[in-house]
Amino acid sequence: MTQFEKVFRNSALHPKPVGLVLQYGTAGFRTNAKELDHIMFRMGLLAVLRSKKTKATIGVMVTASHNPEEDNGVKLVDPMGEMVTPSWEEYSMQLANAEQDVLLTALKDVIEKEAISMDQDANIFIGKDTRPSSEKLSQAVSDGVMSLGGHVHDYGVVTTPQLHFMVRCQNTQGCYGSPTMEGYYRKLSQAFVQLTKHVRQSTFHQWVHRLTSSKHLLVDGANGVGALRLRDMERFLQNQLQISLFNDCREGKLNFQCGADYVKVQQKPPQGVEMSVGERCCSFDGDADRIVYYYKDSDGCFHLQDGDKIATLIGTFLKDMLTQAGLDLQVAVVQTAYANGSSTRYLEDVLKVSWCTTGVKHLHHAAQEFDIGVYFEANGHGTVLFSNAAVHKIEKLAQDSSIKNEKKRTAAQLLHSTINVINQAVGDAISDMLLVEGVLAVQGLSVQQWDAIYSDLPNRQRKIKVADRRVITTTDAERRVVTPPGLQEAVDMLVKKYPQSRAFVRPSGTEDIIRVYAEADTQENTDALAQEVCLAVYRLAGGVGEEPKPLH
Ligand SMILES: CC(=O)N[C@H]1[C@@H](OP(=O)(O)O)O[C@H](CO)[C@@H](O)[C@@H]1O
Ligand SMILES: [Mg+2]
Repeated sequence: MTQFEKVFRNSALHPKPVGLVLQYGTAGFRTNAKELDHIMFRMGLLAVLRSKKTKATIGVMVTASHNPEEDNGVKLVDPMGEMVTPSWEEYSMQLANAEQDVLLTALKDVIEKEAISMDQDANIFIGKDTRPSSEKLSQAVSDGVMSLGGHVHDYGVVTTPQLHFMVRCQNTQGCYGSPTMEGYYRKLSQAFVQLTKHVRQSTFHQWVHRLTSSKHLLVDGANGVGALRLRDMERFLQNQLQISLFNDCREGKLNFQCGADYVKVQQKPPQGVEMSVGERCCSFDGDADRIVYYYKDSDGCFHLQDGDKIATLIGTFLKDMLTQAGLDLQVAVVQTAYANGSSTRYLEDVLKVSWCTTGVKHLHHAAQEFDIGVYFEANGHGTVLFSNAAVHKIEKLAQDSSIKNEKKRTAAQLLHSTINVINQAVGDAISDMLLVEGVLAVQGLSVQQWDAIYSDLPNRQRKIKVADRRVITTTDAERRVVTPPGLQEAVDMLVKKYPQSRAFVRPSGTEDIIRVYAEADTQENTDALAQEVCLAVYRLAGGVGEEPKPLH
């Protein structure tokens, strides 16, 4: 039987419902798990082609992140552990949406367009989250891979960033780390222990009290894979961090009233976490590629430390360490329009701030432009990228035993440990958590002191339904509207009415809606501005249904 006959025969075991059309969105295919069996099989096929084309190992992750438990999804991971290149998103849609009888034609079309040599070997790493549907769906991916002659390494239940890490390790011949679970835990935890050891050596007397009290962290695992894998990692951390894990999959439903998305959107603590006043807490999302921090003050007020606060903490730390080490490397923080205006104002005074459109793949790409690029979405998805030249300079300095200046030597070693604690392939809740914990410990900062670096401006996000969201087009990293005519002028007029205000409008890339964002000096003004902008969108961009009403 030829390879294509095998694909044809096996694809019948994963039939596509006639007429079903799905999009490869910002985060891959994502919908109710019942609609995904054929998509999984076909993504297995596409992963084989991508592997043959790049002559490298490719990853396939089965997850729907923060979506409800009944959903699922799939995304492909490119050789360096990054999201698959956009031109292949097109191919994935061609394959996913081809009716059964033309699947082989669609497959051969990709092979021809990309001039793929079918003699080349193909290696695919597969991972999945804890959803009940993930087991069967990841099996469908394997079936697709093997039907086209590819080799599968199934990592089982892993976080999304762990799979990205494995792919990057495998394709860099071990330079980045070892492509095993133990390799992941060892690399990150050793770097974390190194980071925090410096605290003990350099500032022991000053911080000993704070350290003993600040080693404790409450983690909300969203009842997802992050909780399971964090448990596995604990024994590698040598008691440098004491974790109390909640929503750890023992009871509770995945992402239900818990997890990073719930905490960020609701601006309140997750269910199931027992927080005391001033205790540091964080929440992962369902596949552990996002993290937010928070605490409760003595008045019982909830304080959220989102992606902007994390980026600020890390960006300013790196900048300080580079100055102390005497290294001339540029640190930039990449933000989207959703970054709180206070964070931008604060950061612009200390380092370079760059803007890009919503979506991690855009941020990742933009951050690659700098020696050190810190990127975070406000919702907690982000990481830090170091250019090869920056890694080389830092490593050289950290290993230079002739440096007599202790401050300089320590700064170089801290920077070196920082590089290793970070998962540069993709935003990673576990790695970001260790980084934040390390930076707080090194700087001797409590969660309240970190929070006080700047105060967030009150902000509001709203959603508006319109007949066709494509009528709104934007420019300047989505901060200004181009069409429909008159809308930007209307927003400009409204913004002038309120102090310290800002507002923008953009079509969502993941939902069939327009998003409105507003911020101003008070929550009352913010809500009034958001309401007026919603009305302008409704009137000028073809709103459907009832006119938007004030929230309160
Ligand atoms: C305002 C907001 O949170 N937007 C989210 C959301 O994108 P939209 O294009 O706004 O729907 O989903 C993306 C994928 O998960 C995420 O990267 C992004 O931050
Ligand atoms: Mg996620």
